[in-house]
Amino acid sequence: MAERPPRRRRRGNAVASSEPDINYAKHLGGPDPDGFETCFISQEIGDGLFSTKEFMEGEFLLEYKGELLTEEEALERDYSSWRHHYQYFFQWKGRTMCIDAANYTQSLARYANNSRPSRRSCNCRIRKIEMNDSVHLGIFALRDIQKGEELRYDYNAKHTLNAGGDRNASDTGGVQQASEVRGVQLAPDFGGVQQASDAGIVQQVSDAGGAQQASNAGSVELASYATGVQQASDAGGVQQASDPGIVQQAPDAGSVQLASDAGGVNQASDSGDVQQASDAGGVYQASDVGDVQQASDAEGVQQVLDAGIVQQASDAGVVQQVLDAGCIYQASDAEIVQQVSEAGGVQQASNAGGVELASYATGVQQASDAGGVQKASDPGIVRQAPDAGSVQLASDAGGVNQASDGGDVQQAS
Ligand SMILES: C[S@@+](CC[C@H](N)C(=O)[O-])C[C@H]1O[C@@H](n2cnc3c(N)ncnc32)[C@H](O)[C@@H]1O
Repeated sequence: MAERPPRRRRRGNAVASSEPDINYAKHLGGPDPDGFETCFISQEIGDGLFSTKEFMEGEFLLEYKGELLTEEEALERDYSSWRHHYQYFFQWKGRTMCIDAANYTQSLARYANNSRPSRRSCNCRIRKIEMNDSVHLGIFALRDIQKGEELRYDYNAKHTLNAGGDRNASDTGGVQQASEVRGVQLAPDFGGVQQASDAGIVQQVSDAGGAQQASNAGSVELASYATGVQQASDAGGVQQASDPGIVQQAPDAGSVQLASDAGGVNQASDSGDVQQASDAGGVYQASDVGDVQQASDAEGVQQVLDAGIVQQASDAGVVQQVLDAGCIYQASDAEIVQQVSEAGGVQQASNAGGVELASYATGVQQASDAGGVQKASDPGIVRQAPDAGSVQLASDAGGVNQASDGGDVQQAS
């Protein structure tokens, strides 16, 4: 773990809004420092910014370079809608100002994506740096950052949203009690709603953030804080959804009921019946999810395919590339699970720690506090294994019953 940086005395007159004793002048205006690279993530998100070395909590990372504009100047710009994606709005000296990075294609900071709604993906923050009666924006590490992490900060939708671009809302059906849409109109803090057509009956939608190309949304009732909804079509009957975060390309989502804080759901298709999902974090590329019931705080779930029946999953941490998971029941606090494939029937797994590259884990029951399990394949039927310590390179483990406090098991085959 990297050490915290020593606090330094202020040498210049550049100050960040809440840490006035650090000199930032040397960071501003010059070329970007080493330690970062951009990488394509997906068609929907586009590129992202990644670290190529470790950074310490509080460390200055990059300047968000661009043109400093007033709010009026920024909104006047006749960009196609995507170019507004690089405008960051903030308050300065009692006015709304904007740093517009649209023309700064070589500046790395503009490739940092939004952490919202997943709280766990947020590892940076953006802050004002005042210098020589002007203002800059800097991206700072919110915690220690490891090499290879994607860098994300909370865009703070109310500042970054803008009304520009298209304002062609037509056939919105019955929109009731929506006001102040900034750009599109009559929705409270609706952000940038663009090209919404045939939205059916939308009632009491508030703080919808940037909804783009929503068509045939069916009956949406009581949706609030729906930031960043893009290309949602044929969403069926969505009722009482609050804070669904960023939903992209969700066609045929079936019946979603009582979903709250669903985080960033990207490319969800045919998700069947989702009931009572709350705080699901960032779910990416979930397809054919079957029946998801009572999932809460699932945070960063990526590339979940054919998950079968998931019931009562809570605090699943960061789950990546789960394939053919079969039936997962009552999984809680699973932390970091990567590349789990064909997991069969996983029941009552809790506090699984860092599980990486586990495949064919059929029939895992009542595993708790499994510690760091890496590269386990074909472990057969594992029952009631609490506190299994660090298991590495275990393959074809057969039937393990009632193993407790297993310490360090390495290369068991
Ligand atoms: C400042 S740019 C970030 C870099 C961008 N991904 C790119 O390829 O240039 C902001 C835009 O990236 C996309 N974006 C950022 N955060 C996202 C997220 N959490 N989920 C999906 N798209 C996101 C949105 O299109 C947003 O308007």
